[in-house]
Amino acid sequence: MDVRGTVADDVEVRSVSTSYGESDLAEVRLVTDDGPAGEDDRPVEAHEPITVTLWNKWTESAELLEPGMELLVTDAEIDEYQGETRYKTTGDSYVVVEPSFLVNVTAIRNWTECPRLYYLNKLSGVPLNYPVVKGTLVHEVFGDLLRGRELEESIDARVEERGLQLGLLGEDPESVAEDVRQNASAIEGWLEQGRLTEEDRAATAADNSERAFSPAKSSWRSEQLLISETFGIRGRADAIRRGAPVELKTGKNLKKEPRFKDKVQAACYALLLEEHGGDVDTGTLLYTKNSALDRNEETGDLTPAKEFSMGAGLLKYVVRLRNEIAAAEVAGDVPTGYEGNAKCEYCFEQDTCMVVSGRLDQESKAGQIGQPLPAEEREFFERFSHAIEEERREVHREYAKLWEQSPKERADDDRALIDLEFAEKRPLEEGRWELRARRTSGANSKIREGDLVLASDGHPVRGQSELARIERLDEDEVVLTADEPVEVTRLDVYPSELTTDRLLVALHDTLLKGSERRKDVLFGRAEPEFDEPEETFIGNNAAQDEAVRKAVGARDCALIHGPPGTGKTYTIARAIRAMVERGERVLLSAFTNRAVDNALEALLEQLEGVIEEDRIVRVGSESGVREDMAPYRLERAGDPEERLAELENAQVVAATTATCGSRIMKEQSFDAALVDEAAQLTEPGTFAAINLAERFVLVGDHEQLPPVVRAENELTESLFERLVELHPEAGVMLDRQYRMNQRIQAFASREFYDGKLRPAEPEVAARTLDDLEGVSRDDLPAEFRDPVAFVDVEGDDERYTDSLEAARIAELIAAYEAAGVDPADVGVIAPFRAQVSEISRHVPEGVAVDTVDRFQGSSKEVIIVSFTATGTLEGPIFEDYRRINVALTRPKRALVLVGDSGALSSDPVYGRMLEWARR
Ligand SMILES: Nc1ncnc2c1ncn2[C@@H]1O[C@H](COP(=O)(O)OP(=O)(O)OP(=O)(O)O)[C@@H](O)[C@H]1O
Repeated sequence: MDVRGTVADDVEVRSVSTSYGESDLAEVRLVTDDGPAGEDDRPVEAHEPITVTLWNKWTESAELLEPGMELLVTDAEIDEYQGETRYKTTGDSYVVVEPSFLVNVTAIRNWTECPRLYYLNKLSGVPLNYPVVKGTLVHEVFGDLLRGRELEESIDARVEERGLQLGLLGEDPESVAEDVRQNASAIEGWLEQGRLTEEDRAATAADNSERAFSPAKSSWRSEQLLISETFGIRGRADAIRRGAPVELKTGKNLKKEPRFKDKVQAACYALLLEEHGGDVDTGTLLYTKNSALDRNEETGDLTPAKEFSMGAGLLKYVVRLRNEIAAAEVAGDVPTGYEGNAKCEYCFEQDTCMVVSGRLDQESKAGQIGQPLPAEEREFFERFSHAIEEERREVHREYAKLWEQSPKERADDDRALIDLEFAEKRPLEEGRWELRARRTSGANSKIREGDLVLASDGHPVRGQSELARIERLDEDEVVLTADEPVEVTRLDVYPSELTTDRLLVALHDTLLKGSERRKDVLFGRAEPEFDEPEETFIGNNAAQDEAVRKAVGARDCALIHGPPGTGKTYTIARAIRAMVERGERVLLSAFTNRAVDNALEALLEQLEGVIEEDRIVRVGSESGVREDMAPYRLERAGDPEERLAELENAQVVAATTATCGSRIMKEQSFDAALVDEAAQLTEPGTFAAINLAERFVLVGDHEQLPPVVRAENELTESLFERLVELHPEAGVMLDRQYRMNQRIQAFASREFYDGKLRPAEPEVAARTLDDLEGVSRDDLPAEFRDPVAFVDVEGDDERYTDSLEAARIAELIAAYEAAGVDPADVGVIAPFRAQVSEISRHVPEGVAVDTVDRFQGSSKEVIIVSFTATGTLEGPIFEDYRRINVALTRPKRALVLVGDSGALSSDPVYGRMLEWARR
């Protein structure tokens, strides 16, 4: 039986004499969800601690325990002791500390080498260097060979795909191909033992039809993402042959046995496979460089493939290692290197290790170099790295939901599309598959075209599951591409840690590699300085002109505060043009692809005739970049020199902040970085972009939505907001808006912008629906002729939906349509996704219905807000007044609020809103 609970007290390890001699044990008191279950399943009081005795080596894991940590003991045995029901480990047991913390297999491998190396890798990320790129190439070719692609074709295609990276590294494609070929010959020779044949595929399919996915039954498959809910481990195995893991290493190994750390890695995959029903007793390591060595010059065992047998002892050892990582992460410990036996003088990372220890004043086995950073910077680093780790744990919780939530709960949470009907699989040229499934319900979800998702035949962890990319997502069909032909019936959001990883690296780079002057400004030790440009940049808007002057003249930074519709995008574009005219190289960035493309569109207009089109480059994935900006997208594949020249020749580069943290962008440098939507970015998220430039300009509105993060900590305040407070003199507020009728704007201006926001022109102030072709306000019911109206609906008492409001909104839209308004000009904003779905069912096609978060940055002629609140005020729209600011500032010509006046008037801000709307 499995025992799982929260550690109640401190744990002590002691030795006792048994019939086998001296043994160690630790008695752990655990609070479980259901208390100590008796043999006859008597109902027992919940939350009473039970005692589990961990024997022998498991006491090493017991020593890591702190009260409050989660513990899982598998295959425990009941141990009656003086009338008390207790539990103890058996020979088959595993003890897992914090099982919901998912440790990566590569992390466990690094940790075996040296726990501090694991920490350093997290801080500084994987740099762009040739061995890493070559390693990736060899792995890709391996996967291709397994899927039956021709060797030469695979090498050519894969080398070509990495054109830009190779260009940045100054590598010649011919010699890279040769290098990969040498490594691949080891794979080829060995693969002759069994390629992934049609029979294998048929066997896999047969397994699936029995709905008992068992890799053990099929003889081969390529790279697979594996997640263990029991052991808290996750990783991608390079290949699985007859149910056993195969790992590829691009290095050499002349010994008979695989390296220990490689065995550890293979053992991790074995555990993962066992959880999926396999029974794994061997592992294979393939050292591809062995086949490139000359037999005359090298002595030793040159065979590339080394098989080893995997005993229970190794598997348990691996779980104990994993426990060390999970416990250290939960406790927030920084490894010193003394935990392991590695010798620092042999370590490639010794210098980095010493510098990090020196700068952050950390204890380290390698020693320290250099002066510690000022205390406030170290404190900042610590606070933010903890915050980022908290965010990571939230991502891990997302993983846990893959198995904790039922399919229905996942779908209701918008995290999955269930009830798909598998339709078709079609092999693609490069050995991948195109999969199609029909959608049987028009459900909503967070899943979008271009996303990576977990595509499964029923369960994302327990069933057959593949990482797949959404190529197309229509109302009635979804088209995916994946490495293996899963008969997909369900899609789940894939919780990626990539963003979190990059935040940590950006934080590290800012503090340890950033210029002193930059840090002086960020920490308020120096005031930002400005030059005063002579010219007038924008003649008809003084605040915008001032903003451009600040941006162009900034020696350190400028902050442009842009309330809704005040021409932020226009101002950014004008500022970049001025910089380009001065011969500067500029980075344009924002949190979302959508914002980057919007700003780029405005910029293209400004730059017409100023620079050649090919000096403007958009960096991003094919699915991320808007279609009309695709001509500017930098292709990564192709001739290295050409690709590199395209990037280096670019005077303006546009990319999301996440992409700014990529290895390619990190090689670039700019005179200035302009970041739009900066109030929606975390501090480290902003660093990723501004680290690439000498000076920076942040543009945003901290009265609109804050950064999107999962954890509640310092990440929720943007750098923009902090700097606006710290250096008010570096900021300018744009105060003339080009969007809303004056009546609509009045409340937001008073409530959120100290009454400073005003219409830019009389035409804006006076705009009404009458200006639209074919529309007459006289055809509307009298109460909707004013640009702002309130509709009192008592509501139906449901928590996340309100069918009465939805029905009333449908009537309203019909009335607007009857007055000549095009449904495409109407938007409906609701606080909950459930209400968004409810409303969507009632209104005609073309009306945009969504949550506030998805409406930020856009506008409509008519906006209807559904408050979905009866009696009390609860839920996201009400938690944060910034959300209501966004909702109320989306319309140009008409705004209708629909809600329960009783509930709304219980809050002072909403009360004032009601007064304004009912005037
Ligand atoms: N100085 C100006 N003169 C004339 N029109 C302007 C000026 N500044 C902005 N506009 C116009 O006002 C509209 C809104 O501008 P823009 O899209 O730049 O606003 P924004 O602040 O980025 O909006 P949002 O708040 O939605 O992000 C655009 O149509 C733009 O062309």
